Amino acid sequence: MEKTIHGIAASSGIAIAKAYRLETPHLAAEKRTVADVEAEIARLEAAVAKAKEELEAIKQHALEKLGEDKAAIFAAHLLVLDDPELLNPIKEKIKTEQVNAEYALHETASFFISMFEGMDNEYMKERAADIRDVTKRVLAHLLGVTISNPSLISEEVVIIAEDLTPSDTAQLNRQYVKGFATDIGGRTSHSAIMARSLEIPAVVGTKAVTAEVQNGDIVVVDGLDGQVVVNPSPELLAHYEEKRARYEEQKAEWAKLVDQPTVTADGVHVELAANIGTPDDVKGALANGAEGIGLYRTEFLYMGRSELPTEEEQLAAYKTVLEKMDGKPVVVRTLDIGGDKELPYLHLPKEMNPFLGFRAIRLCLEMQEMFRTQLRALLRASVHGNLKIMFPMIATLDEFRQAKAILLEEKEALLRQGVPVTDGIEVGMMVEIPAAAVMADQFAKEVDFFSIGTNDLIQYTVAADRMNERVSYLYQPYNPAILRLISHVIDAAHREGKWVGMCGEMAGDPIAIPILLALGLDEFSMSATSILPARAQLKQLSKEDAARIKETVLSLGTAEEVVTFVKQTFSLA
Ligand SMILES: C=C(OP(=O)(O)O)C(=O)O
Ligand SMILES: [Mg+2]
Repeated sequence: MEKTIHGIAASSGIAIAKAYRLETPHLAAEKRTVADVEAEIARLEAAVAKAKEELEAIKQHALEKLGEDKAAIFAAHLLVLDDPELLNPIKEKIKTEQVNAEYALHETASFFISMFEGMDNEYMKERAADIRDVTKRVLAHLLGVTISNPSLISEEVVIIAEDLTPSDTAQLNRQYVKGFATDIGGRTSHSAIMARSLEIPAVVGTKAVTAEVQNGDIVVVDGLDGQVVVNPSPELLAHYEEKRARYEEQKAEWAKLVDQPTVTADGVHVELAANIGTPDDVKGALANGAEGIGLYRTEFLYMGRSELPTEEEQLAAYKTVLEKMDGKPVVVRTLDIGGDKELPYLHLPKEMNPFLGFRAIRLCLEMQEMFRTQLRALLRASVHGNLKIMFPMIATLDEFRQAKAILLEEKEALLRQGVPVTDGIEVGMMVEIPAAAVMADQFAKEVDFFSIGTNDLIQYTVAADRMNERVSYLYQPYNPAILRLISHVIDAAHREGKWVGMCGEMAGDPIAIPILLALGLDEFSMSATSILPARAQLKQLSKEDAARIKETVLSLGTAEEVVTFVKQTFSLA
């Protein structure tokens, strides 16, 4: 019978195929008393060793098929299996309670999983998912059960699962797997991110898809509107086939814009750049027509490992990005760790308010050796392309001056040693703290450019944690307070002849784009897959027409009024 299930649109597109249920075998971890605890510990160690072997193989597969950043997930899993803080308590439990390895593993892992999941922190929630994934693998080896292996699928299917673990997703073959739908997960869960980078339509967080779908059912995954339709009637199937065709047509239209500059209907050029996290992301950025990299989040170089990356390792990464971008601008942001982005090996004390705490430039100005290493790697990489450097989370002029002075010191030192460094590298800052936005006129005299980080600027302006669902109603990009700050920053920069970009999520939002054009934004930096739709939209807009709405938009009272006004003025759905 036809049924529609609602979920979260995690990756665009429409998939129609037979359902393939990815079964999670029941891995019972019943408690047993054991006489020989040493033999039990040996069983645990053997199972861990087998799991490691398997993970090495999956990591290699991911490296070849999906790239380094996806393989890093399995490197993180391997780290979990090497972590004495997880393994020792399991062994202790076996010894002191004389229990079987399965039970000790399950109990200990559950403790850590619920602890990490209970934290209001996306990074720690992901660590919980890692531990769950790894535990399942070890448990299967202890029980002699084979866990599913989606890489064996050999016909076109839509995968239906409670959740897709990172190891499941990394094994998906795009040729056969047309889409997937899961019971749990959100837009920023690993599986959703993987689906977007594989460009497989996906709907997550449906709560009910495994209960409602049987193997062989015909399933539509509508990754545009976040819906899953099971056994559609012929009429509904025809509707979705048409919707899929329209979307494919639209994609083909967008694809034509890949090598074109971004020019508005009245001939004004704005720059559309991509946000990237790793050198592997450059491929997707270029394939989607990025005119530059507007934000390279260097934190990922520091994550999923147990110590700081060396200067040489960093140099290699920065050089790769600059070379691949072949002279196009690349804005590299210096380390922005802290807040939601943790580095366990720095052993920083827990904070009451991590988003208001010791993070980003604050941490770099204090941990100067780490900061200087990154700056040297960047300066040395500068000769390989068009590098621009920006500092995150600048609150005061003094911080910007200090960071820039350290950069210049390192530059002078390198030049004295005869190491070539490009002259006149642009040095800018993120505007993501309201104090910096308000003082933009002062900053504009000293920076080469601004990049507005709305993800943080919004949360700090309305005082609503960007990760907290209970206050998410306050997280309003179109709140006139935010628009006035953005407008003030752009005007202040332009008065000093400086350019302004935006690298927060807002830059790729179809409702925000006409407003940002009206306010005079010069560069829009977004996730790669948003670039072509944004270019298509900007080609239809006239900057002169848009500029006429500036005053009206800034005089409105609420976010709702702004949205209604912009939708009406620009005929947006
Ligand atoms: C781009 C931003 O930085 P991040 O999302 O990495 O904090 C921002 O705050 O808008
Ligand atoms: Mg930020």
